[in-house]
Amino acid sequence: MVTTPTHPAHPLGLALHHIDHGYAIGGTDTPVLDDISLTIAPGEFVALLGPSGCGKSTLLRLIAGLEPPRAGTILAEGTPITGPGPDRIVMFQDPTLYPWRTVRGNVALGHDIAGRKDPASVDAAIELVGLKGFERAWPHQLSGGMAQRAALARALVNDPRLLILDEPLGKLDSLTRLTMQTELQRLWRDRGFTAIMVTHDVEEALLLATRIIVFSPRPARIIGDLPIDLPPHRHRDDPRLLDLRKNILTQLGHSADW
Ligand SMILES: Nc1ncnc2c1ncn2[C@@H]1O[C@H](COP(=O)(O)OP(=O)(O)OP(=O)(O)O)[C@@H](O)[C@H]1O
Repeated sequence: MVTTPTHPAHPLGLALHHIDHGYAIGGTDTPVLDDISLTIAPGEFVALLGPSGCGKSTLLRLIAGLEPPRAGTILAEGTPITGPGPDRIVMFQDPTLYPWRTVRGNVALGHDIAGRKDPASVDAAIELVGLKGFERAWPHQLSGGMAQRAALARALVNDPRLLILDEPLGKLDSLTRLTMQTELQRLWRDRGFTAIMVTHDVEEALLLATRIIVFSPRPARIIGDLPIDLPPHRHRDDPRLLDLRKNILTQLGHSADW
């Protein structure tokens, strides 16, 4: 039986008020985010969809506190985000495991940095993502999906209140991706964190999210905000999902005729 590593965290709610951001690229000021206002309730699973380069990852970095917005405020439970925090954990497309640490060493990283001794929760997180038996494996001995599972365990063992996912399944083959989608949804339900995920895959967003935000081309503005009011274990061929898919693709300027 799989045990939950530690107590489920209280999911974090967010409020973004009039966020503007941009960069100087080649000497030219390039606006990237244009007046983004968004409230995310604790426990939501929000997917961000938009054209390549519109500013989705930039928005995630601001929420993670990796850089401040040029204008506007981001509040986590009413408190401005001024930097990274242990309650907000980012998972990237690349699992970025340390090659000199075993699976166990990688998963325990956050604990080691914090001086926390809690081997049982490290073991439980490894079991939770289906890597029991691979604790002593090195990153180069893992498949892409296993490495991403290890990164997921590393995130979960730190009890995130908000999991920030930047195309976490983007590099996986389609079958592994399907398995990981199911795992991610199960973990989100069981652990009760808030999730914000950038994905390029409309179907993935429809299968996992409780809400989908659609962005315009850069500078990103919110052009769609769709609640996905369907229970988990959704079926790809559910006519309600197909309608939503068509709607989203139209908003993104694509034909949905296939
Ligand atoms: N650190 C940076 N310095 C300068 N420009 C940046 C930086 N990070 C992002 N940009 C620019 O900001 C814009 C938005 O990039 P971002 O990565 O947020 O887009 P995205 O929507 O996540 O793209 P994709 O879907 O292709 O991953 C791009 O024009 C990019 O060149």
